[in-house]
Amino acid sequence: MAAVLRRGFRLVSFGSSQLLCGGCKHGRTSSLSICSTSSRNSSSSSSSSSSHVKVDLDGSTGIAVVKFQSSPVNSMSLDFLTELCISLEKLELDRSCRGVILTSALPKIFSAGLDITEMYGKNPEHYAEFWKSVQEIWLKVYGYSKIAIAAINGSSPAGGCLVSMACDYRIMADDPRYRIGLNEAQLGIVAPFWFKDTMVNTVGFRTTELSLQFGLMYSPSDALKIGLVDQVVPEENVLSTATETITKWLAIPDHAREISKSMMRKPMVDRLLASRESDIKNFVNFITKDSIQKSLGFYMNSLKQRKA
Ligand SMILES: CCCCC/C=C\C/C=C\CCC/C=C/C(=O)SCCNC(=O)CCNC(=O)[C@H](O)C(C)(C)COP(=O)(O)OP(=O)(O)OC[C@H]1O[C@@H](n2cnc3c(N)ncnc32)[C@H](O)[C@@H]1OP(=O)(O)O
Repeated sequence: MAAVLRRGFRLVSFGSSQLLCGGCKHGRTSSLSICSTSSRNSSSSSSSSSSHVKVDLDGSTGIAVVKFQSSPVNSMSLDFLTELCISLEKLELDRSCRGVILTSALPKIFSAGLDITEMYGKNPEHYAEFWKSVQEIWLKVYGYSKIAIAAINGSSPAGGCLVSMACDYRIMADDPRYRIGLNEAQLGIVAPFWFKDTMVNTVGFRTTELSLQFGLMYSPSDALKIGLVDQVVPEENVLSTATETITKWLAIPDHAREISKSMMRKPMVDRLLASRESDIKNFVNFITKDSIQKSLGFYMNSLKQRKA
């Protein structure tokens, strides 16, 4: 697993502009199974599935639905992040795909965020590899050249919120039991600068300041009020609304949309690219502290006890 994700962003010429284009390099055989079908207008559609991610690409519309299917709560383990990154990379390289919808195949949960067990009781090398894969997924989604819409059909704490915020647009299910936000402080951990900056760019400085310090989690209606999500719709309409929405985005010429997106996001992507190694070091130093390990252990126990 050591060399699973070894890639940097590369710049691709597009007319006179340069666009961000990710490239997940993965040194293992993917367990993805793929089947293709021909649609009416002879564009091919395909489905692929791995243990954590299922992808359905409709070749006639150019829309791919990427479903998280990592039971029980879509927590983002190293394997989950790797598979998601590979799937998104493949779609980015596939000319028949113009946009992706990220959603969950599981009930009530979009994603429980980073898999806490990857950050607890392991060795520094493991933490470094895990953190690199977290950076990787953010770089991939935030710098994605195609349209990315989050169809948030369940709770989405911390890393789940980060991935949603990295998309171009967020639609959340209108269920008052669901929550979304960067709750790291509640776990006794700290969101790194690129989590923070992603939130600042989504909801503004003051709201982020309060959200991060309290580790606030928002109901769908509150998330809509602060702009953390763009639309709240009945749960059964989340995917159809995402499809309608992406269709509107598809009406914009790809090159103009891509260059505009790159213009907005490239500075942040570049900032992380320039400091990846120090960011990994910071994470490893932080997460290996006894006090932090203790907080995480305590939090995991509290999750289990809540159930009992
Ligand atoms: C200057 C200094 C700067 C330093 C900064 C440097 C570096 C940065 C350092 C650290 C940054 C880390 C960033 C972390 C980001 C994260 O994403 S942390 C994860 C946050 N996630 C959560 O808090 C969610 C916790 N889970 C829940 O709230 C609930 O589980 C739920 C998602 C709402 C689902 O509820 P429910 O359906 O009731 O399911 P259960 O609670 O029963 O859970 C089922 C089992 O799943 C386990 N689980 C839940 N979440 C996680 C998770 N995130 N990771 C691993 N496992 C999880 C849960 O324990 C249950 O397990 P068992 O069945 O009991 O075995």
